[in-house]
Amino acid sequence: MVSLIILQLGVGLVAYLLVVSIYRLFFHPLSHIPGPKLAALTHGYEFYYDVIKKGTLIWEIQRLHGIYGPIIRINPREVHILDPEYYEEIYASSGRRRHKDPVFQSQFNVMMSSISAIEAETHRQRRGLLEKSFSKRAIQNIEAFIYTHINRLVSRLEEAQELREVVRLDTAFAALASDLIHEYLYGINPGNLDKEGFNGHVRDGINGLFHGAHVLYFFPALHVIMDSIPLGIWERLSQPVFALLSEKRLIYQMGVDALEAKATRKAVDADVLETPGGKLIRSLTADTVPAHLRTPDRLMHEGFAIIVGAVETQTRPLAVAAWHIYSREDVRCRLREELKTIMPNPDSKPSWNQLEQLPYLANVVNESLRLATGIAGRSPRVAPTETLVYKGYKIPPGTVMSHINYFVLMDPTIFPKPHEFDPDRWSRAALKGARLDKYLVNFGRGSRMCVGLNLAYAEMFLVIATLARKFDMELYETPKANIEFARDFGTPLPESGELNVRATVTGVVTE
Ligand code: HEM
Repeated sequence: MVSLIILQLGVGLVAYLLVVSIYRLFFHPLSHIPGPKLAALTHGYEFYYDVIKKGTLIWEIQRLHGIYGPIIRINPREVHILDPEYYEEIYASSGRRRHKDPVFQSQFNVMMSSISAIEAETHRQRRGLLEKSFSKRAIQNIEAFIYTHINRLVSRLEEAQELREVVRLDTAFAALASDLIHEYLYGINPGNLDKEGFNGHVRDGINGLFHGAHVLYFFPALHVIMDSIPLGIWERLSQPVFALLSEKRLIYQMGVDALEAKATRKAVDADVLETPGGKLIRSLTADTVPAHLRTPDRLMHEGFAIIVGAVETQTRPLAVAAWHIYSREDVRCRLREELKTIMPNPDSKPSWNQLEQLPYLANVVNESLRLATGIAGRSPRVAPTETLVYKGYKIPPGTVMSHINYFVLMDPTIFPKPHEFDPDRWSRAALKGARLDKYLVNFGRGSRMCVGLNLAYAEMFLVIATLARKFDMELYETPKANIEFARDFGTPLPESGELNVRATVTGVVTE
């Protein structure tokens, strides 16, 4: 009897798989899109490259484009297009609605944040609460605040020179970005820059999420399991999960504290309201914000998304810039000479606006961003009502579509010898009337492009100018492989280990 039931179940399963397979291959709305049959049949294709072969689907997608052309079906429900000129069709601006894919978003477990909002309308409402705090004017107004954090970094580098210590620059940049965004968001500076080793494990929680991102994409229910197991047990079982959950609980608590403080506060002085510390949480909890967006869970989701969005993304281009500046004397000398024109002494504090006018510095910033990539993998969009057409292929409404940023940033027809750090390529192109910045897609494009872009640029300009003007450094046991993109774990990772740039401070410039 039991064996008969098993047999019937087995036959049922085989029949089901057969029907699904026939549908996906011959009747699915994407059945006309080129690509390997196996990828059209099953998500197992993706699983193999991203989970088993650890973040390498990106290279498989590149290989498949070489065989099948610029439009391919990379899984049963998603189309990937490799064409920089089509990028802004996928990542369109607000005139054309772009949803996100719930399956893709669930891996991050911050569904109440702006970045994870599925419908375009929900997104617009949540993003609207962030935009004012990240406008160009708002960031220009907090330059002195940004410099107070950079000053801590400068002091630590001066100490390192006196003690002849080796410094982990990437960790130092992560500490800077983390202190800054925590204080801007919650008014609390965790002081990572002052701690030993720049409190290197500040990134463990976020990196834990990145390392688990592919597995969580396939098994989002793991978040529920993770959340239901007490923290003390995780401390013994897995340090990355422990760090991730601890960070989230801390952020939750800071949201709760902000709501309580607001409820008990009678009146707040206007100058307190103007201080950068806690500016974001004040706007996220203001009376004008609809009540359903002021709950502790929602604040935790937004806060965590902002912190994840602001730390590793910022660390990598700074580390890439430092690696090139301190391994290329020609770059360092030109940069310093140019900086001297507006920084008469090494401690001058030029504004972001002044720094932006320096052409070579601007080229170094662009080239560092380009080679750093930003978000490593795909960030799909869905056009809910529009039928898109690419080279005669119809992409029906509701289709999940993506274009990986790295492929635009490294396109040899736009950026010849794309792996080379060549700041002058930006001015050479400008002289010919070409606009390379159109292809600098690190921050995405359209209605959902990075809301923290101005903060990111201000940090890039201010930090690079400060370091290049004031410090001489020598890289310490840091081959180029340490900054290269070999695996996609949400953030680009090298072939083995993490991003890792170490240096010794060999001199502090005094004039
Ligand atoms: C160089 C540094 C950075 C890079 C390369 C970068 C890249 C990106 C990209 C590609 C997106 C779009 C994601 C998507 O398509 O789903 C994004 C969104 C976002 N980024 Fe950044 N980012 C950087 C720095 C920052 C900083 C400093 C913040 C600080 C708050 C930030 C906060 C956000 C947020 C909140 C979103 C979601 C925007 C929305 O919901 O519309 N990012 N970022």
